[in-house]
Amino acid sequence: MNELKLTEVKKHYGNKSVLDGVTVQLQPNTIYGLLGRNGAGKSTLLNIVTNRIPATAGSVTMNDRDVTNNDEALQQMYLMSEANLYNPRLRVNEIFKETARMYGGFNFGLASRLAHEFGLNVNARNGKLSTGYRSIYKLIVALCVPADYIFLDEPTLGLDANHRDLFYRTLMDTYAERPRTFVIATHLIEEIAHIIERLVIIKTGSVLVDSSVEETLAQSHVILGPQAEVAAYTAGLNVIGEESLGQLKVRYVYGALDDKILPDTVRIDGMDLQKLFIELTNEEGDEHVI
Ligand SMILES: Nc1ncnc2c1ncn2[C@@H]1O[C@H](COP(=O)(O)OP(=O)(O)OP(=O)(O)O)[C@@H](O)[C@H]1O
Repeated sequence: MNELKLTEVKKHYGNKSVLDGVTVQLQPNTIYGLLGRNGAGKSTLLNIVTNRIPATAGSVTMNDRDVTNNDEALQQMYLMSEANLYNPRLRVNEIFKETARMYGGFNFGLASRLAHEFGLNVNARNGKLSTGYRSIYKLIVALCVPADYIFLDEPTLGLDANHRDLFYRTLMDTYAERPRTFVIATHLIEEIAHIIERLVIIKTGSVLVDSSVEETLAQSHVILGPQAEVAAYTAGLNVIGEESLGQLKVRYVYGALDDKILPDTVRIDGMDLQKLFIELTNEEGDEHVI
């Protein structure tokens, strides 16, 4: 399996730094969630990895070879994004054939089944499709293309709840049949929480978290109890946010808890990914150690 590595990737637009040294090794056959607030640099990163835009510095390598203008490596990657790369006059079935030609293969049987399930007319012209159906044909391409790395930038844009559900189920089915790496950039954290295995969170152009979902959740705690006890218990821990509920205090902790004895009045719960993401990327509640 091909190894894809990003090393110290930077991107500047004029004086503005969008990516500030991103180093990530994407593991084979793994479903990633790529999370970040608006403008964090997710799309920029995916466009650099797939050679659509150049990095200002750093490298992206597949099997230790730079991917820039490396057709062999680029054939192993497919980026589905809002950008409309195909001629608006092309019909959907022509796009499937064009993709097969570019990638040296395509699962036409699956594409035809999915088009039927999603209610997509494969004879319709690209330029005449609604936003939702444009996302749908691109998703079908992403699921049927024989590449090892599939990048999905806001894949469910414009899809109704039924179609989003169908997409996630189909993704899991095709992943079970033919494992490969998916990197899903999205703001719909709750929807992908149950399918992703690893998590990359970007904040202002840098990687804040690169870990398995399991490890990340094991490090994410909600500490709840009376103000003074919670403050004493969390002193020295990595508190990433807090809230007060009358006499009660909630502190969100990301990282190891120490060996202090937990008072009877204080409770520790787990935190879900969405809450963790909000607290980690909140501007006011930035990471701080008390
Ligand atoms: N061509 C460009 N010229 C100048 N600035 C750009 C260009 N493309 C992106 N940017 C800026 O780079 C930053 C990161 O944008 P990017 O689209 O990568 O973020 P994102 O994390 O995908 O955001 P969102 O979740 O809102 O889609 C933004 O501030 C954006 O305005």
